[in-house]
Amino acid sequence: MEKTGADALPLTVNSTEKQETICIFGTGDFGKSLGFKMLQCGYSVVFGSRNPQMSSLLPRGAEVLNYSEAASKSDIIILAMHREHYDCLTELVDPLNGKILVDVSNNRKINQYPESNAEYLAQLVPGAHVVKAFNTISAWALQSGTLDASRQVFVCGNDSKAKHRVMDVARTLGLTPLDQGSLVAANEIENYPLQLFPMWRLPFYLSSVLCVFFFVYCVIREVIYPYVNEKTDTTFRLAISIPNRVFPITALVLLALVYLPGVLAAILQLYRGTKYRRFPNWLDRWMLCRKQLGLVALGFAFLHVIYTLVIPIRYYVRWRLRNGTVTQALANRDNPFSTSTAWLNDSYLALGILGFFLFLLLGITSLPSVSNTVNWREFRFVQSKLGYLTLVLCTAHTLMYGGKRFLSPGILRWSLPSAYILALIIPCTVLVMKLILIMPCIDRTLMHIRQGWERSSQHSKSAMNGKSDI
Ligand SMILES: Cc1cc2nc3c(=O)[nH]c(=O)nc-3n(C[C@H](O)[C@H](O)[C@H](O)COP(=O)(O)OP(=O)(O)OC[C@H]3O[C@@H](n4cnc5c(N)ncnc54)[C@H](O)[C@@H]3O)c2cc1C
Ligand SMILES: NC(=O)C1=CN([C@@H]2O[C@H](COP(=O)(O)OP(=O)(O)OC[C@H]3O[C@@H](n4cnc5c(N)ncnc54)[C@H](OP(=O)(O)O)[C@@H]3O)[C@@H](O)[C@H]2O)C=CC1
Ligand code: HEM
Ligand SMILES: [Fe+3]
Repeated sequence: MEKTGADALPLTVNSTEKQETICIFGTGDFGKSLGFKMLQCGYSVVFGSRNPQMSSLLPRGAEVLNYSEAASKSDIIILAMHREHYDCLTELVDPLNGKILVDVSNNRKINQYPESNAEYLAQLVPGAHVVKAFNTISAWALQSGTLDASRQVFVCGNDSKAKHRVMDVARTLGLTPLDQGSLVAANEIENYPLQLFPMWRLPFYLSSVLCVFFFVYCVIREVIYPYVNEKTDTTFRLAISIPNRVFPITALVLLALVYLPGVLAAILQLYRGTKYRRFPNWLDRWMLCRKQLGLVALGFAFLHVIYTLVIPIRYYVRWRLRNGTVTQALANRDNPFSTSTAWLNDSYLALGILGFFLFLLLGITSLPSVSNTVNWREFRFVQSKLGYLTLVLCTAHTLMYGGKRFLSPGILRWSLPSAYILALIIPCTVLVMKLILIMPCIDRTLMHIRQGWERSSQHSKSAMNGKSDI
């Protein structure tokens, strides 16, 4: 970071315009990065520091003064220091009077203090206009310029003029300010960067649970069972064979779980006869993380494809092939070509390949650069219609893979069926429910409901109550 800081050069500024001066208190990582970016964008920067002489490696072109001198140079003062050190500002109440104080701080834990840092600052320096901003931008992102994912700056404050000046600064830095209202919102803004992938949490837990369950299930069936019954060691299956069951099964179940909430929502709307009532919280949350669920599923499908690619070069597979041929030759047995088996085999592979292709297409259209180029109808078409087609193809791939063995009793081990049979339960249920929902009579009612029609006035009354409950 220091390297880039030393290289910093203000870009050419329109010389007829007077440069606006911004003051930054604190010469730590964030202060330096922000100062560097501001100089680049044409501002004059004055740093306020406890030890102006000691401060080194600051961006070239910036001035360093003590706190009160620095404060006198600008109306806008950005506090690039931790909340724990805000108490030193109490000595500066006079120089800070009437200034815009920008609080950029984050905490280490959610709700670490009873009040938000910005509100605490407003209490410490009552004469200043406190604005919360920039806390979601990292020092690293400011310097490296890779801000694509985190351009948004949440801004809040009680003084609207002050807030708008800070929003203008954010815009000049190439960021996207989002007005979040008064300082009361600061608490939420401060908690935001502390949440670790909130939308990814449910998909992550779900996929972990599915992987662990199916892994243990397959180990029981394919490693422990042969050991107990035939004393054979099949532990080598732990490396490829079993993962290549667990990963596609997880992908298939997760894909079905992407489309299950839509079906449940439709059933709920049909049952209630109105769309004007909120879904239960768990369904709402589930619907909101479908994208993440789908992308995790795609990841597992990818793993399955890679594992499948190595099947022909596996020692075990080549050994079985060679051994089968030799045994057959020694026994002088014939192994006639079975057209039906060839069909079954090629079909399940073709279905898998097509399913994977559509799966990828769903993933590609969810990239912002792609989804921005299609309108919402096109996007819904791909996500909903092609999404169901993906589920159909992947489910058919698995059903065909089971093929003739599907329901033969020989497949049971300790009464446990093959893992893929369990994996098919949720996808088949979703597809059957969807099939019922798209029957013309039901589909028509659902369409009406979604266009705002309600089954009875009693329902609309309860709907109003439902809404006022929220
Ligand atoms: C690889 C991959 C990537 C994905 N990427 C994305 C993504 O980028 N973005 C994304 O959103 N999803 C994404 N998904 C998830 C999924 O494809 C979408 O959520 C998809 O739209 C779900 O289709 P659906 O038909 O089940 O749901 P929807 O078409 O959303 O319908 C579900 C329910 O919503 C309600 N509803 C729909 N329309 C209305 C209406 N007009 N009025 C009232 N209620 C209505 C109904 O209750 C309906 O039953 C992805 C999935 C995968 C596998
Ligand atoms: N680093 C990041 O990516 C981000 C940081 N932030 C927030 O920005 C603020 C600053 O973070 P960061 O720059 O990383 O922190 P640093 O620890 O690197 O810098 C903090 C600075 O605060 C000043 N300071 C004032 N009083 C004291 C004191 N009593 N003891 C120690 N330092 C003091 C110091 O400057 P001096 O020596 O000049 O007085 C010091 O350099 C924090 O509130 C943080 O939450 C927000 C978003 C991202
Ligand atoms: C390029 C695409 C694909 C190819 C070539 C392919 C190939 C295969 C093969 C060879 C098997 C048998 C594995 C074995 O013998 O152990 C298999 C099984 C399976 N595949 Fe695929 N597949 C593809 C895509 C998919 C996709 C997209 C899904 C769904 C998300 C999927 C789900 C499954 C499932 C659930 C099984 C059964 C796992 C088991 O119990 O053994 N496949 N696939
Ligand atoms: Fe650094």
